[in-house]
Amino acid sequence: MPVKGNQFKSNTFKDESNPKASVKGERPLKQVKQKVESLPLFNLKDGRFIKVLGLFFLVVSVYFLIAFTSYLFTWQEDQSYVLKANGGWHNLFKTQQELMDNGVKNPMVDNWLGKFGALLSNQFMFEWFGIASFIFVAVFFIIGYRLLFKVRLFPVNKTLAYALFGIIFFSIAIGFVHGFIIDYPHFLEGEFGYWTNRLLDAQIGQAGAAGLLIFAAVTFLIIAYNIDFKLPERKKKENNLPGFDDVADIGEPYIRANTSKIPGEPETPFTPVEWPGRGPKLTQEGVLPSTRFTEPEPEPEVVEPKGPIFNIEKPIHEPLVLMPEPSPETEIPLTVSETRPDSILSIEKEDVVTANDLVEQFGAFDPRLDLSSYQFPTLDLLENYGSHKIVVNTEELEANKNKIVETLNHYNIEIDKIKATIGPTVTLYEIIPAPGVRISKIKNLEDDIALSLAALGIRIIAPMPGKGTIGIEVPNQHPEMVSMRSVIASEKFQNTTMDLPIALGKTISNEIFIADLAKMPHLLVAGATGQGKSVGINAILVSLLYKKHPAELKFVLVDPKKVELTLFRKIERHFLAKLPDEADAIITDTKKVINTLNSLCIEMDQRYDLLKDAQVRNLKEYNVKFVNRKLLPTEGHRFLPFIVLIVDEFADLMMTAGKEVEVPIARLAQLARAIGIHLVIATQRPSVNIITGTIKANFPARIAFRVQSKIDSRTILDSGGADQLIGRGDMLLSTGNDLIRLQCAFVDTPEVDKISDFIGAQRGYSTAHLLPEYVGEGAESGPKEFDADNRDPMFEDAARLIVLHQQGSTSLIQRKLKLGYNRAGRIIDQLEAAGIVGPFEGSKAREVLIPDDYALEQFLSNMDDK
Ligand SMILES: Nc1ncnc2c1ncn2[C@@H]1O[C@H](COP(=O)(O)OP(=O)(O)OP(=O)(O)O)[C@@H](O)[C@H]1O
Repeated sequence: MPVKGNQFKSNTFKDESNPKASVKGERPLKQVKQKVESLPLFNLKDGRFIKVLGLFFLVVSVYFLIAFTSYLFTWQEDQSYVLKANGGWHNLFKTQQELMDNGVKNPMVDNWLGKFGALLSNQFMFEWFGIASFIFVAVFFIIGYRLLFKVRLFPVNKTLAYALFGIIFFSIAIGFVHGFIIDYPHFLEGEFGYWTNRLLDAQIGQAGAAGLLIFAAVTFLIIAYNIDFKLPERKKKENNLPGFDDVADIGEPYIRANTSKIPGEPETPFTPVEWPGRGPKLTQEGVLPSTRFTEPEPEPEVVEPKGPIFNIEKPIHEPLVLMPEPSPETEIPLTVSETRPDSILSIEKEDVVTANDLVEQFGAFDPRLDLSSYQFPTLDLLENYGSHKIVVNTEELEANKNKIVETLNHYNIEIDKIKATIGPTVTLYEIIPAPGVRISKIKNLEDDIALSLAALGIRIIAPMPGKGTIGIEVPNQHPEMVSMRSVIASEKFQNTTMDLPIALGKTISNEIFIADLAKMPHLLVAGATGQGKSVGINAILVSLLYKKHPAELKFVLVDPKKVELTLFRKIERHFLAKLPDEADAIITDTKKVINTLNSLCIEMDQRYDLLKDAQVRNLKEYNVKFVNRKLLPTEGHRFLPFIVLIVDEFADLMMTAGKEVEVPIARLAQLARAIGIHLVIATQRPSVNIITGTIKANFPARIAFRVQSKIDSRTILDSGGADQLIGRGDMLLSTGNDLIRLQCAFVDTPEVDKISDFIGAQRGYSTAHLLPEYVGEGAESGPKEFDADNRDPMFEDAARLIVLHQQGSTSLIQRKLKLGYNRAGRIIDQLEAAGIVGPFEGSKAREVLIPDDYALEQFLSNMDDK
């Protein structure tokens, strides 16, 4: 099933009005609402407007059809009414008496659609294009159908171009015939056809006009159908020309024709060779393959219409049943140099044409189409916490400022200026010290300032990065809660173009902070218990759920505590991924976590293979190519959703499984960024044996909620500060260079529950997204015995493929032989046991132990003999 229900539909006019926007909002929402909801009827991209327009076109097409058809029968009766001389369109609003006075013999029109129908048909058929006007009916119908049902009967551009040509051509052609037939109603060609013919007749005569019409018709056929004027019999005839041997063998014409000399004939009769079929393929050197391979079944790819381009780059050893050996004295080098560039050129063109044609025919691939009715969660599922007003009064600000100045003065530190920025939980006082004051001196006074302000959670940033100031963060007496709703509703979030936007909360200058997980590309979250870690994880999940369609994102949820992520169980068939034979999509068991992590590594390897095959560098480019149908499902390609692995309580896993968990996590963290697998790992215990050097090195983005000690803070962030936080979602985000203090957005469990319910109640996929199967080490250990009798029927094919490509990869077998991953995995194990490929080498393909086809054929026949 190459394009799964995506063949006939296109998403160009998909209703993009976002359900998220349909929420009655509070003040911060206003702007968003205005943007999304304003004038829905007249917003061109609004689905409803498009549908109404589609319906209108359909009605018009039916109206034209009835009016025109009626005109064919009633034109004579209505002639006096519609005639320009008798008033034409002005007659539409005239009374019968007025009409009679104007000379209209029959004031009652007979057209089935009344006066308007009669006038309209007369205009189109009599005054304009004659019966070619019926083409308008088809055009309006195609456009209307496309807009209303989103089904493309014909590409609109083509329809318009062909229709324009058809109307002009038929009108003139019918007018031309009119010249020979006297008794012929004028409306058949219309005024346009009639006058154009008169003009052509006067300028180039009837013969000229006929020639012009034929030329136009043939040009049209060439442009529309690319008809070929190559005479297929030509080659055969050439063989019979004097100078050719009349005893040409099968296959030999290619060679003989080349060596024969016909005066004035270019020596390239190689061109007529049928490349796109099952015919012989040139090997890389351009030499015809030898007769040695006599596989009855050609490989499927060979017959692909655009196949030959692959055949040039990767000669396939089994393309035909019987090919003659080229005779040694033929001038093959000449043939090759003339043939190959041509072939490559024409084939590349074909390749592009195929993708474009597919897009023309079926529209771009729409990954969302399977769940096209999916509704994004609405804003009203989220609660509105807090007042959104900052409640730091001037007295508090003034008092704090005075205390800071006082304390610093006490230590003989002079200040030039002080400035306050109020955030949701803390206020930042920026100080410009007098010249000559040492920064370290202020830094050392952290505790003293805290004491004098009688406040916890004071953090001193000296100097402020990028500013020539020193920052002192002082907690507000009445911290403001940042609700998830206010962040999600923000214009910044609604309009973001990030791949994986996560709304983390607000900065201390009260700005919404959104980060792109795809760029991070992984995130480590740490913090002592009760400081807001789970809320943080929920905020990440919720932001992604509000922005991504189930087709574009899958979560792998690991929850050793068994309680934190259970709420997401309901969205299993929409957003979760799991191992094929797993009952539960949320993984709580350590052993299963190990299998899942290894399975993700396999998925990663497969994705890298796919990327390599598609010659792209990352998931985004790959998906763009896939959507544009340049990568075909028949060749093993698929739309790749982002996968976000979330591990709540990583410490637990490290304690029980250690290296078994660390190794795949580190591998994924190192390699998975390009192929859209992103990790979010949370831990309560930020000790060095849990956040190891390897893990840390691969997680440049880290979030620290409040921790117990400076050491813990250093373990997470490589600097202090997290120990000075005030808890309840107060956090520091380190992105490698910067350290940003944020107030995490708050989302409560009932809200998460409602969101999961909202999504879970909608139609989902039949199962969770299935990850590749991973067979744990315990299951198959020890050297594998090879049992030649029990080998897979595709064993030999797979062996040939592997040897031909010199690449021992399961996914190569899977793609080329169109097998499931498990079977391909079994075959590769058998190939290993037989000694054709080496052992598993992690991310690298296995080593191929047999150098070429010849050695392989011998190896296989020896195996059969045994
Ligand atoms: N962003 C926030 N804004 C306001 N309050 C918060 C925020 N995050 C957490 N809190 C408060 O802190 C409490 C504990 O948060 P949370 O459950 O996320 O802690 P935790 O670090 O996950 O704890 P544990 O590790 O024990 O699960 C919440 O119930 C809530 O009252």
